[in-house]
Amino acid sequence: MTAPRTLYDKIWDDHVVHQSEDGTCLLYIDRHLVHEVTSPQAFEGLRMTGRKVRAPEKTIAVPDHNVPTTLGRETHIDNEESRIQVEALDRNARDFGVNYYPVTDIRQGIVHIVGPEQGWTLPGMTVVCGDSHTATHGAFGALAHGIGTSEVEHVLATQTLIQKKSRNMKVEITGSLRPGVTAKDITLSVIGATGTAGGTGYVIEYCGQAIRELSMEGRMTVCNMAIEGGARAGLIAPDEITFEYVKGRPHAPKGAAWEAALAYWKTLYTDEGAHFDKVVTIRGEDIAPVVTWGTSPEDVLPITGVVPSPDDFTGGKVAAAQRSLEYMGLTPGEKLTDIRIDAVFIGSCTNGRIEDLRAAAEILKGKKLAPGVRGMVVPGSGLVRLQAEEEGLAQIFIDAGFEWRLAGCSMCLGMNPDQLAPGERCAATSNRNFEGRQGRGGRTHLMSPAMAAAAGVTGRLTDVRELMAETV
Ligand SMILES: CC(C)[C@H](C(=O)O)[C@@H](O)C(=O)O
Ligand code: SF4
Repeated sequence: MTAPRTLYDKIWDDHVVHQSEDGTCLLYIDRHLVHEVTSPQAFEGLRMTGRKVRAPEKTIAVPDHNVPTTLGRETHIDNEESRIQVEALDRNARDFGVNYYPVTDIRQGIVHIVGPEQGWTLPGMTVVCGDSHTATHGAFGALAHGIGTSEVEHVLATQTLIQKKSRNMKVEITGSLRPGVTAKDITLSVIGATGTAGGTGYVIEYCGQAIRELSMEGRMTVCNMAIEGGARAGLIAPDEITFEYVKGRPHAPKGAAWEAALAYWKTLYTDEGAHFDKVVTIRGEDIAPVVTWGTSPEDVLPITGVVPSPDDFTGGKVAAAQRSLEYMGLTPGEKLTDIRIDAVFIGSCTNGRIEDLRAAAEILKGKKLAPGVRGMVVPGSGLVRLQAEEEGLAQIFIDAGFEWRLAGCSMCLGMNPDQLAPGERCAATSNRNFEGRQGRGGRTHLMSPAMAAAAGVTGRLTDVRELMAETV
């Protein structure tokens, strides 16, 4: 009998091509996702050494970070740096013959939304991308993490990656979530509890009833932010919900290949008695709708709370809190629900999927953005956009006064025209809130799509449960 193994151990073992004396391994990579920001030098490296992409059929490229989200972007991008990167991806994808979804393709979108949507991401795979939020794909029980540009070149050339194994960490969410509480509240609450370094050196497996009860969309939201908690990757064991989501997707296996894959996928779980180096348990019932108040994703509080004081912290965190409060323009003791906002951003690879848009639309139905608040909804892919239009969600957003945009990273980060003005305060469904993330001087409060929609309606941070009570 072999020793009990974790899900991470199993996927790792199945991908080791070579192990050195010091434990460093060469891992086989099943899927390599590529975007325009971290790939130009990697392709250039191949060109200079006359090499090809080793497995173009396993390489998927899509522009997302730099692309504007307004019409006309197919023919013109104002910002020169952005234009150069998007054009380079265009040329590289074609020259090297990799799978490619340009902005003219309805399937274009944020790389971490496109991969799962097209069935490129499958259970048990190793998935890498020159992007930290590659952790998203772990929701399928795939070992997925970000890599640097030199590693992008290595994977392009060899379809392998040099890695040292991380340690195993278990995050269990027991019981069920209460009404108004979502996957985003889970993932933010975990980071609130463990800190942004709590997962450093680990691969996290999320488990427990509340995780099992999440849809694939919700599981992707949870794993997406594993990196914000410091972890190398996040994983969720595949189950019927996973198989149901994957089945029939364009690049999912079909027929006999599907049956064979399914039989393998069903072995992908942590064995009874397998060892975890660190365990965190949170009761699902204890998780409230949360928001961030500061400039780190760990600055999380239930929406019923008040802005903390630097005195509430110890050590280096006192000065950090002081600085955060200054940057965020907040006063200790102020009720979170009294914080007025200027903008709402619904989108990103954390919360730009159809279910996220449904959750926001549910709150916004028949309502309007508060006077003076601007709102933007940016679907995670062209297909999410299309589906939202077909379901009537787009109209709800438009009627509420939101801008209905084309797919891309958009206001998640200040790399394209969608940015906050200095001092502007935003209720955002994205995953990072550091200084300037959404534009220089912009102030970001992270939260779930339903909470962001609620904030849009009242013009201040809002407990979504109040608006839900109104609709029942
Ligand atoms: C630009 C890219 C390298 C970056 C990342 O790695 O995550 C971006 O996607 C982000 O979210 O900050
Ligand atoms: S949506 Fe945001 S977090 Fe996701 S890949 Fe784009 S910039 Fe990074």
